[in-house]
Amino acid sequence: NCFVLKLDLVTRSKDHKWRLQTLKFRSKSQPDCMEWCRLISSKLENALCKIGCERPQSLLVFINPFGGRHRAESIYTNTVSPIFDLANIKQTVIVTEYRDHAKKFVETEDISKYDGIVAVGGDGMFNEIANGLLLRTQRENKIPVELFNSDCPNSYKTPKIKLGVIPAGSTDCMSYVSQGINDPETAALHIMVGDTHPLDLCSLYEESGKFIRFSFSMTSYGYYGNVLRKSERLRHLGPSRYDFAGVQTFLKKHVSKSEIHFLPSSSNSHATDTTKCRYPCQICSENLVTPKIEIATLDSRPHFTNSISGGDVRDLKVVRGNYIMVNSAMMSCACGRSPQGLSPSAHLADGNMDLILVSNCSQASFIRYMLSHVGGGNRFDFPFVQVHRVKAFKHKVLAKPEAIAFSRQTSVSSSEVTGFESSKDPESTQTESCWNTDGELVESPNISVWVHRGLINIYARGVEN
Ligand SMILES: Nc1ncnc2c1ncn2[C@@H]1O[C@H](COP(=O)(O)OP(=O)(O)OP(=O)(O)O)[C@@H](O)[C@H]1O
Repeated sequence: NCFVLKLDLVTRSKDHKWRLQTLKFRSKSQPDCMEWCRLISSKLENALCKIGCERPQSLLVFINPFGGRHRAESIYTNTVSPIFDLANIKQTVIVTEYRDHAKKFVETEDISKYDGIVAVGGDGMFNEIANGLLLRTQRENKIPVELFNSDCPNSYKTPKIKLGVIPAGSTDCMSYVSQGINDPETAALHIMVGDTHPLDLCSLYEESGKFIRFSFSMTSYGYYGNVLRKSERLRHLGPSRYDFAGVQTFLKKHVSKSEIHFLPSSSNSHATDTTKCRYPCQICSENLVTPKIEIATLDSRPHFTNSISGGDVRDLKVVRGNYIMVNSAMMSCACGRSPQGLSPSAHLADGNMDLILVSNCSQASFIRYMLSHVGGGNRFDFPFVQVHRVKAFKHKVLAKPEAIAFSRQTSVSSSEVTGFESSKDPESTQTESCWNTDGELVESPNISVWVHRGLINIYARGVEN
């Protein structure tokens, strides 16, 4: 008679992939096998505890059957569920039947028995679940969210439940940025070992102060907004819809005359830094406790009057210009199409976002700028691109653009109007664009955006070197 002790290990493979490996030990004694099993299990739990990992015991899983290449269900059944079963993780699985199904469920049903919620889909699914969970948490803690609250613009409550994503979407930015790859097995293993990392989110408000949604990656007006609008009509093409919509949008250039108010970050880091957010990231773990918010009522501009952690209304900057894109990146926004992302040195949890203003330029220059995202070039080294690391910003489309005298000055100082020369480009159109926030459309052009540091916790550790 021979008894076998089976040990399943997580090993690192190349390109940030994690793989499961099985070792088998044979013994003639069953009690020996049992004792080894007990010892290894308890050592393992202690080791995981020490590095801040807590294995989930019960997960709520939402599968979007229509995300990406429509393979979410098979990915879950063939790759993910067997890994969770190995770790004795109980799974409640819901295949979504309509847009916002997961959000509604998370907002209204009893989810207290779950340690984590997992989206099997793309960034849109993750955003939906994060929004549902955050709205529920604020409601349970009596924190107003529906209208911008000038008394606590930055004090939303962090949910106890962690969120994970199994990449099965078109872009899968969340997986790329938090794990370095969009690989379902790797993502399942990060969840299984109970990895954890805080994640900054931002909240978006209409001009009236009405809450729109929370967002975790990119919020972009102009080019990317128009690409999303077009791509939604081409969903039947799968992930390649973004390429078609991208070319169509490029051919019909949109330039908006906008005014942007922003509160610069007080951190020493900058969007042009060469250091990146890598595990273990010191910048993300520095002073993670949310600093106290001070209220200043120096200014009467609606819902942009408050000083926020480390910033003050006196630091408020104002820029005006003709922009092809106004982008804000909460994270690098790396993905398969852009391995370094929109802002390569942005962090997962430093309490800042990078505001990238792409002024009107020739189409050849715009192509060069876009191509810099595909390769490793410096995407901020263009005279028509400005980047600021900020805590909040407000965007307003100017009603009478011709009334503004634009200068060529590019530096900004408090309440100073600067920008690029007014465009006389006949190709540019002045119809209103829209926002693309985590792949979701927001039609109101005039919005304000605030960062909330480490507002949720995710099953990830950041990209390993
Ligand atoms: N059953 C469903 N029918 C229609 N839409 C759905 C359904 N389930 C979820 N959705 C919506 O589909 C949208 C897109 O889903 P998802 O993010 O999973 O895929 P994707 O857009 O292909 O990928 P990515 O967001 O990474 O580009 C989400 O906003 C989600 O709200």
